[in-house]
Amino acid sequence: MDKLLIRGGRTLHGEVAISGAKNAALPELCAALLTADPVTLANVPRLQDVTTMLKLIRNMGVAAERGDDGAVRIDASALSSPEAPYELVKTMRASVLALGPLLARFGEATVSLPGGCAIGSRPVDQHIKGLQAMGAEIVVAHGYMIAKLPAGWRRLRGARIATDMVTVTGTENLLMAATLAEGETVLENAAQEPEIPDLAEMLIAMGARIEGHGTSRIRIEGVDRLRGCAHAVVPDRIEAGTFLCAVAAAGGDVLLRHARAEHLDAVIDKLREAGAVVETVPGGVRIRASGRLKAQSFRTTEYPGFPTDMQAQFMALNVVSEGTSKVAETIFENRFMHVNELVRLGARIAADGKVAVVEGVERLSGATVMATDLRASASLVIAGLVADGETLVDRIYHLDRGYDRMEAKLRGLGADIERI
Ligand SMILES: CC(=O)N[C@H]1[C@@H](OP(=O)(O)OP(=O)(O)OC[C@H]2O[C@@H](n3ccc(=O)[nH]c3=O)[C@H](O)[C@@H]2O)O[C@H](CO)[C@@H](O)[C@@H]1O
Ligand SMILES: C=C(OP(=O)(O)O)C(=O)O
Repeated sequence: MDKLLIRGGRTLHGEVAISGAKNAALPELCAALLTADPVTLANVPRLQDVTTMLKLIRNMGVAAERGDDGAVRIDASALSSPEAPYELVKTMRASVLALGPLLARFGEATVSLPGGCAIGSRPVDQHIKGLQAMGAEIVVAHGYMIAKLPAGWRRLRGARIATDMVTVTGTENLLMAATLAEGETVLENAAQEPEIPDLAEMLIAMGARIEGHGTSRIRIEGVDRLRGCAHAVVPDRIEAGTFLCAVAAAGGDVLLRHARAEHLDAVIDKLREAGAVVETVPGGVRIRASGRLKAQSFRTTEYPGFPTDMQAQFMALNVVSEGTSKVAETIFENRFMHVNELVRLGARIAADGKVAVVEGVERLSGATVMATDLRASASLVIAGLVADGETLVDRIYHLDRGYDRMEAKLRGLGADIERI
């Protein structure tokens, strides 16, 4: 099993190219199932979840290849089996994003329930509730959601759907399903994360009629069929935020090419308050930092608030900053798995329920630590970059699920990091 060996203490300098967003590429690969025409997706990141999603759609009979130019071409004209089996879903919850498109185009779908994961129980009841409001008949049996249209129906029917909470993949599933439904769908309490307007723009390029994406109320007027399109995946705000925190913690001067500052307001505000210099420059975002920064308290909330997917990485920065900070996680019930591993590196953190209190320390000391989930892994890498001596991060398959060659990118900035 691969591990990362980091020798801490180097500052970071130079330029790094931010890849396409995992959380946009995954729904967009599923959106390609809505049409029998070819779809070309550019800027698809090279990471394990994308590999799993390609496997999942190929398993349905879809042709999906990455060309020499890096773009992924998908042809779902011969899709023969609208199913997502447990073996693939269990390694990647985002597989549930196949449910809406399959049901909308084929009138049937069988998708494994994803179950919980390291960060929380993560039910999909709102996806089911929304599709049922559009007329789908869904039974849960043997661990699968088995969905079909009522007898005699050709298409889902538009509905007004208010989800009980803001859900990102729930909004995406219902948005995709609604594009081919009969009549109008209104999604109230919709998620506003930048990956949603990016998906909506792709669907519009396919001929969908959508308004209000990027707000909490999305209106979709269903159409008979969608056509193929070419779309470029939006740059990954979480990868960019992770590199910003790495430079803020380790010190240095780095240009993040393709990073979109407007998608990272909450994180950048906190970095500036901490004492880093963060500027929007042509083609990206530049960060400069030196010495110990000032610790910052924050609470995670839905976009445009502070993203839960940045909580662990910013906590790693707080661990070595001056002062005491309070970090509240409000989205997932169990997203402090990195705390005990950071403590093994010398961090002072007391976590109780949804709140962790971090008392900044001057130094961390390298040790062997274990990655427990995707962003927890990234926080351990950041801590390793500043710790004295060697840090060995074990179980980095979690990191590989969502980062495109992270250690190579860090090495390019001067970090002493290798995969062993
Ligand atoms: C592939 C992808 O885009 N993943 C992101 C997506 O996950 P995901 O879409 O799974 O997260 P949600 O936005 O759905 O979850 C928000 C909250 O709602 C709850 N909930 C959600 C749906 C549902 O049917 N019932 C329910 O109770 C969840 O358990 C959680 O407490 O948004 C999260 C929140 O920004 C991010 O951390 C993930 O990186
Ligand atoms: C939690 C995440 O991903 P997923 O929803 O795919 O588990 C993440 O990207 O941080």
